[in-house]
Amino acid sequence: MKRTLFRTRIKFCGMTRAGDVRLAGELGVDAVGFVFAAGSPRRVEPEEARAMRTALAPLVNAVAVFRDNDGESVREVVRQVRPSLLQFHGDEEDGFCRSFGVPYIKAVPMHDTGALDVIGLRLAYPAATGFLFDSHGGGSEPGAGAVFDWSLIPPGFDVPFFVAGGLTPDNVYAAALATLPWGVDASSGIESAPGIKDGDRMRRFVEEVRRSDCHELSEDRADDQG
Ligand SMILES: O=C(O)c1ccccc1N[C@@H]1O[C@H](COP(=O)(O)O)[C@@H](O)[C@H]1O
Repeated sequence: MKRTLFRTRIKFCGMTRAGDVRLAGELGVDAVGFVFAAGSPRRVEPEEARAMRTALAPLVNAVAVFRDNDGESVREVVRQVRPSLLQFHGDEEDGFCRSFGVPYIKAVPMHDTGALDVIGLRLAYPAATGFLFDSHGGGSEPGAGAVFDWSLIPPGFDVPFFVAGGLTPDNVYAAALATLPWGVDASSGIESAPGIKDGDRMRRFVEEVRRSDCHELSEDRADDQG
């Protein structure tokens, strides 16, 4: 993809406070995530997410994040929170992910994986609207702030994908230029404590993504992207 007029989407995940949701919208973020995964320090109840949803600015998406939740708990979130996108972070299969009638993205563990099996991934998740490459796996928890080797993402991957895992205001510029993703996703890197977002880090993160969008790639790099 040519870099001309490129706009990297931004998702801020693990919201637990309405004020953080409001600020994300004011900063021009595309989506906020609510985590319903057991064991996460950012986990919220469907009722809490529904209340925070009222702080969402127009055209900002609500994403519901799961990790091996049972079908009934996903349905309850869909009913109460009305997310526009589901994010599955566990061992869920395509049939399960697509069964809720809401578009979904599948998180792909990039910890110690070696080269990515792009064809296998697309065959395994034909209904996914995109993928999210994160540093979890091999005992590493999602949302723990670890970074993976961005060069494992093959250039020219032609399905929308997000890069996640340990992104901060200090490394997101490099991550965006190294991978040219559809979007970037951050949780711990914009926090002062788990679930507590830091306004200054949120603002700096957005500024750095926009700075990368304005960066002109060399002709060679742009051609690599198809
Ligand atoms: O944030 C969590 O606690 C979490 C728990 C279970 C599944 C996903 C979770 N968050 C996702 O983890 C990645 C990376 O987070 P970080 O920036 O490294 O802290 C991100 O996609 C969140 O959506």
